[in-house]
Amino acid sequence: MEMAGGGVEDAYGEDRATEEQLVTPWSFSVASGYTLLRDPRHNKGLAFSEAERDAHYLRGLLPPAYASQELQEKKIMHNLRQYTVPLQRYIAMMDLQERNERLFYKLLIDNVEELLPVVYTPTVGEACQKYGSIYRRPQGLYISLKDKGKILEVLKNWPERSIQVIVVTDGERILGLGDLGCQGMGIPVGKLSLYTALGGVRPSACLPITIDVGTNNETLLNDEFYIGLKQRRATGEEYHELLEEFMTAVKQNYGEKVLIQFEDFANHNAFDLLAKYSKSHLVFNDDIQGTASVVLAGLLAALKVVGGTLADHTYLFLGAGEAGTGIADLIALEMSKHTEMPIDECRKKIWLVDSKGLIVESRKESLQHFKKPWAHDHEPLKTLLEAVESIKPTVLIGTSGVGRTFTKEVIEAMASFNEKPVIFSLSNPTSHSECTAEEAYTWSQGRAVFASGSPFDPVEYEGKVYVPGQSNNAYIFPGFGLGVVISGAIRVHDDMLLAASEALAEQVTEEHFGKGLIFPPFTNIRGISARIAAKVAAKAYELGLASRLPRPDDLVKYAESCMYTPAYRSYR
Ligand SMILES: O=C([O-])CC(=O)C(=O)O
Ligand SMILES: [Mg+2]
Repeated sequence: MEMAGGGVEDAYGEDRATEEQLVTPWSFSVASGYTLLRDPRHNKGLAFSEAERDAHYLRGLLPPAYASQELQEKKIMHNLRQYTVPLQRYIAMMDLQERNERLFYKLLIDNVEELLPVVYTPTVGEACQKYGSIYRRPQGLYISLKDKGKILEVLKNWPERSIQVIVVTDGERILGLGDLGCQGMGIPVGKLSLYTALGGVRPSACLPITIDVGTNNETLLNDEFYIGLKQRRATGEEYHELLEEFMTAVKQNYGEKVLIQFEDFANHNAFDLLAKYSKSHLVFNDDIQGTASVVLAGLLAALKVVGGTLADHTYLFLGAGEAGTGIADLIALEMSKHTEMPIDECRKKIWLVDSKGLIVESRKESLQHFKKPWAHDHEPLKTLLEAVESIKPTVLIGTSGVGRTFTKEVIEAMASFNEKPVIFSLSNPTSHSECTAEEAYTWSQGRAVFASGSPFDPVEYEGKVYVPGQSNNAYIFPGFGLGVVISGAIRVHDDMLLAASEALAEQVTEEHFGKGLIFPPFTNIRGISARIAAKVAAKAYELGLASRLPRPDDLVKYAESCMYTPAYRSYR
């Protein structure tokens, strides 16, 4: 939010003439001594110089040695590698974030391929399941049914005022793990750490939020360590009233230009919330739009390997929820832009299977609204295998949340009529992946163009090494969000998603294709994010949605110059 130049804007109500509004008496002071060492934002461990130790009352509070940030990084990486249990690594990383924020981000940025599976999928999934037991200190902001009528006050308890990105969940569909209630907090926390590490949004501008409306997870309701409300989920009016109060309070408190990312809501709320609030707020649903954008990028890149245009292919999805229909929509949109075929015609190239079988015309009446556009003319089919055999797709995409559903028969069928079958098994975490990388390559005799939502190690098959791509929205949302923030966009438009997809697909080089990769490695993700941000921002300007004026000439340079860097700062 813009600072109150001239004292006109007073979102916190501290300076206005009337006095009915309660204010939070925040005070800020310069940290020194013991307090400075315990302030994660400013702590530098043993990297305080002699002069800083003098000036900030640190003498004696630290051992005499000096250790540079690089040396600290080396030590912590060494320690982390000693842990064999992934959850121990997760806890160690969370402790580091609590203790020394810049070192945490330095580690994450410099070792992104190694640490992504720790702070993100798959380990973050396990962390959410056990969140109550491993809970040490609160992270993020909790808003529960108990706070009804007071959400604005709750927001004001958060110590930061200029928030640029909020990631919010209600915990009802955490990855493919289902309802984890309040313990879903691990997800917004993890997503926002990627906003900073991968997208360069400042940590202080990021706000993770969990809305606790109860949980229907019996295990958690009976768990003495559960951290949330022990009641069944509020639904209907009660749910929507709380969400409405939240959305209104966010806009009131942070203004129009805060990006609100919906994460891991259940299908029955996700589509409606997105449709409702995209008219009045800057909202983005990561599971619908972020996943769609990354998969479209993967497909655009895959076309260079398998040949043809988007419209030349036939797509079959297992799973018709947020990811499945979101991806299908974006493929159809891109197809229609490039062929001038009406969108309805484009949709006919895309088929979806849900838990009841192939989605067909005769089922239309009983389908949830987001599935209806995909009900095409076909005889009813019950299983995925039947659908594969009948539709003969060139591209098979799993978004069902259910593991091991791409069976040997399914993959072999794909490989029987495709020279290079495109197979994406996107469900998270790894245990819910529709198939493993090894299965995809082995069952297709090494011919599959494969990507997965959670990471798999390279696979050796008949003497050749295959490197699977990770088709995860983590490629998109950090750069997308950065583009939104730097352009001051006030709404998200589908064309901005297409711009992000195209920007990502452009980053895949001949060298990557040579290794069988259809996504660039994460090692270079900050450079990639800057390019995605630039294209997204350019689109926002083109659409008249950008408020940061004048438009910078070189948006890539501008995006890079805006990015947070984790190097320690010198203190006077
Ligand atoms: O978090 C991830 O890895 C991707 C994602 O959004 C999900 O699976 O819900
Ligand atoms: Mg998600």
